[in-house]
Amino acid sequence: DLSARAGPLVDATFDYVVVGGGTGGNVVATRLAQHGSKVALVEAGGLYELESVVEVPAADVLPCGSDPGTQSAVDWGFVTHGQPGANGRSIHYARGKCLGGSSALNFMIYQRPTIESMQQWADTVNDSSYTFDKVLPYYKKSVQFTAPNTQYRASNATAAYDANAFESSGGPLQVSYANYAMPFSSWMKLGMEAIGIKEKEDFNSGSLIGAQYCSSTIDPSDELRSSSQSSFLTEITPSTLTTYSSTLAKKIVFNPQKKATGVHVTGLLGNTVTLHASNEVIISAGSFQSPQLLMVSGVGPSDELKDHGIDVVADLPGVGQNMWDHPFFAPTYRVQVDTLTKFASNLVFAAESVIGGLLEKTGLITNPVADYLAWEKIPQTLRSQFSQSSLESLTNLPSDWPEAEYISGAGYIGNVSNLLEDQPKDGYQYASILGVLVAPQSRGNISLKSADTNDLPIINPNWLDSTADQEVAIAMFKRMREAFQSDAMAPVVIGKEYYPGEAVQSNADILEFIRNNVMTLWHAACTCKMGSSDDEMAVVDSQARVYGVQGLRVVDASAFPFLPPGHPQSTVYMLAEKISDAIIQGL
Ligand SMILES: Cc1cc2nc3c(=O)[nH]c(=O)nc-3n(C[C@H](O)[C@H](O)[C@H](O)COP(=O)(O)OP(=O)(O)OC[C@H]3O[C@@H](n4cnc5c(N)ncnc54)[C@H](O)[C@@H]3O)c2cc1C
Repeated sequence: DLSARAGPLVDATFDYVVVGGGTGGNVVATRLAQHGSKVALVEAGGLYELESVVEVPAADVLPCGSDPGTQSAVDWGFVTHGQPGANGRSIHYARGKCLGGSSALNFMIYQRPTIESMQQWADTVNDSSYTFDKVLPYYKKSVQFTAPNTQYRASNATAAYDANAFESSGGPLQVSYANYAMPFSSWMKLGMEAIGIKEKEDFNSGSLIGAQYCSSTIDPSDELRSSSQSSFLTEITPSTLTTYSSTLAKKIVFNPQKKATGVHVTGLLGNTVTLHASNEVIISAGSFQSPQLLMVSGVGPSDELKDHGIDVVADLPGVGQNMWDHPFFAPTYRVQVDTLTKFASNLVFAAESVIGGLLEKTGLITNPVADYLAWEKIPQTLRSQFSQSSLESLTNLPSDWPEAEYISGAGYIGNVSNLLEDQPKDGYQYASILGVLVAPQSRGNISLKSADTNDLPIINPNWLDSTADQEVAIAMFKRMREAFQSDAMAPVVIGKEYYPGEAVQSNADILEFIRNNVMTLWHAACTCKMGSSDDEMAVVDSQARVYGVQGLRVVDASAFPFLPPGHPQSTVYMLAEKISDAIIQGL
């Protein structure tokens, strides 16, 4: 019972104060409290189950459109304005404002990075405890795995998996497979095979090149979302954890020796108090607001801090810089299988799906819509058209780090303005493949609007800024077209390409289509990047301790040194488990 552990908003002292009850923060707060420490968890939002439908897997498509009007009650409402790579469009960037954070809004895809990308992490931060083998126990620690339910899933939608990837795990976060596989995915599988991407057994043991039905953070007992809130906060309830929801962190307090001693926070009624930390303050406010909170508290690029009249505690030029993200775009075809389009346009089908999902725990609404993934390096025929500078930047990547990810999207995607309302209402079914840049070379940044956390920081993802990203994106578009137009997919595809359509042929036209439709996959990371002490842009060391001050760590996606290939939630959980362990061990 979370409310029983909510604290009245008065000055108080704890061993640790954790800011941000999101994906990473809930793990850290719970693990430290489980170990007997007195912990305060400060979260700006409340319980998401009270305010939204995103517990139901298929409802993940509702609140994340590029149109700011799709924003849910548990979203901060970030909008990036005038992105040059998106032809100047303004785009809503969903971020969870609730206990659970973005794990309450995400698409539930669960998979892990590659062996060589984790070796690169270890090398970059000069700490061999980040190799894949060494972090694997921390990936396992958070999760409870349940194999696909073959009683429900169609026989042509068998999801292969390697049980060893989850062996001896026993955490509260549920990882399983939707009882209903999207019918389009079995066709995408054939299309991927036709262009040379073969099915593989597993995406959780360190290699990704290949294709597969993915595992998802779905609770098999009710086919609903498993988030860091429903798992960590609800399942593990240490009495030494006090949760302050609807409470905004305003500023980290430092003593004259530059040790973080607490946090100023404001409650719903506007009263500000100090939560003191005898040991440490841990910031887990996400990739946009962890750098913001550091900056308003005096830790960041000194010029920017001075512009806002903020006294500099530590001049760290990397705070808010180095933002990685995974942008995507999606061509669409008419298809002969049931998709989200039918759900959006056929009331009877929609009602049947909802009733079936609730009563029988199967059917379309129990599927998070994106359930089949494929990864590759761009093949030589297309690669040979890349410029020399693009080839050089891509060769710096390890051999097992894919450049392209293709995700099944059983519906019309367009510019993602509103995934439900935008479905065509002409009686046809539509399906797309999302092409995602998973080795992006463009970097964005976060800057302050004001010195007050009440004002959202300014986000600049800078998608498609680099020539390499543009060239890879064009090649990905051609690969997706090749798959859709393969003999293998011919039985399911109706007619010619629906969107953007056959008229789009030249590289310039393809890039224009991409710019007009590009959207984030919501993977913002690395804005307080981890790095070794000789990297002046590093913000935290390999134990997530902020350079230049004492008693302060950042533990969330912002602390990644770079964004490893794939979907980041597994790595946020891993990092939070690993750093919690380090804190408990006195590191
Ligand atoms: C729509 C969407 C789809 C996604 N799909 C996937 C997917 O399928 N698979 C995957 O692996 N990843 C996915 N992601 C990304 C993944 O969910 C995030 O990378 C991850 O959840 C980030 O965790 P975090 O701890 O860094 O931040 P968050 O989980 O966002 O937590 C930050 C928390 O800090 C709180 N906070 C911020 N500022 C303050 C403040 N000043 N005071 C108090 N509290 C504050 C926020 O309210 C929030 O609860 C998706 C994300 C979104 C939004």
